[in-house]
Amino acid sequence: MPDFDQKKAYSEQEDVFFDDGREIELLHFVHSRPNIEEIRGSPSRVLEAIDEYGRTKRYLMNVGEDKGKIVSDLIAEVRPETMVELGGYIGYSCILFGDAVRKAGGKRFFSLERNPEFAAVIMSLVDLAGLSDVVKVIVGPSDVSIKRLYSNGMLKHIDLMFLDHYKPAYTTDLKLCEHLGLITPGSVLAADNVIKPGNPPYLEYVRSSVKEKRAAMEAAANADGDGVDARFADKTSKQYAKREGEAKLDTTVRGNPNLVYESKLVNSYEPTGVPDGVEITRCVGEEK
Ligand SMILES: C[S@@+](CC[C@H](N)C(=O)[O-])C[C@H]1O[C@@H](n2cnc3c(N)ncnc32)[C@H](O)[C@@H]1O
Repeated sequence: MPDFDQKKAYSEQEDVFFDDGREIELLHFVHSRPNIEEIRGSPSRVLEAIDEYGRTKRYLMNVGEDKGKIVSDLIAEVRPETMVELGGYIGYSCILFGDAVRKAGGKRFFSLERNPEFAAVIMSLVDLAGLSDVVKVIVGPSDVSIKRLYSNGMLKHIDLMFLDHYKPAYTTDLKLCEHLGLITPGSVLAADNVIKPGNPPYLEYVRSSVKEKRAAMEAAANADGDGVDARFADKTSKQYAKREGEAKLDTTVRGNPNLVYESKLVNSYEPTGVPDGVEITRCVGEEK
């Protein structure tokens, strides 16, 4: 892994690091750039302007350039017709990956974002970048949006999925997609933040054999509670509690333990330079 280039480091992550007005401030920042007319219609220039804000103003919880390249390279290899991201924030990954999907000949990039204010920022920056033909922003909790997109026929299969939302929901949302038949052999998953803050339940799931997943499913059959694995620190499991209330995950969706995954960690860096990693998981078969 190449060293992190400190010149491009974002400002440090504060105790309160989102949902404090900075997302709207970012829009004003981007639109007041002297080269706004060159930014218009250019995904890479919109990303440059967002990065400039993150470096010179305040931290933004974006995937960033280094981890972003891992997923952009994956898009060029997989050439997904349909890609879904869970958690869009202000649209950095959406613009980077939506552009890559379009360049790879893909048709649709769905960005699922729960917070309506953030979703409005994504839509505004996606429009500025000229990506509205490929990108569709869906406002609401990911599980509700996945079910609706499936039942109204807008989402029939997921070729590539980027997981970057509420950390305890990575596993429950993946199981929901498996259950609906959206993830099948050939589907690929890229999960952010598996080192910082980490996601032990998700890594355990995608790295398990079919036999282990079947056994775990039987053992969990009668589990109740809020569905939030105790291995998550409060800081992570309560990250959105102020705005959204306490999380309650649906653990009754059992997924499809018969899917065979091959999974590996790719080490990289947060945009601040803090080490992190992306877990790349390929669905390579299904055992009957
Ligand atoms: C780390 S940020 C996403 C960053 C973005 N992917 C990027 O790299 O530019 C996480 C986002 O997930 C959203 N989120 C959290 N829980 C969610 C849920 N259940 N459904 C949809 N979005 C959710 C948050 O509002 C936040 O904007």
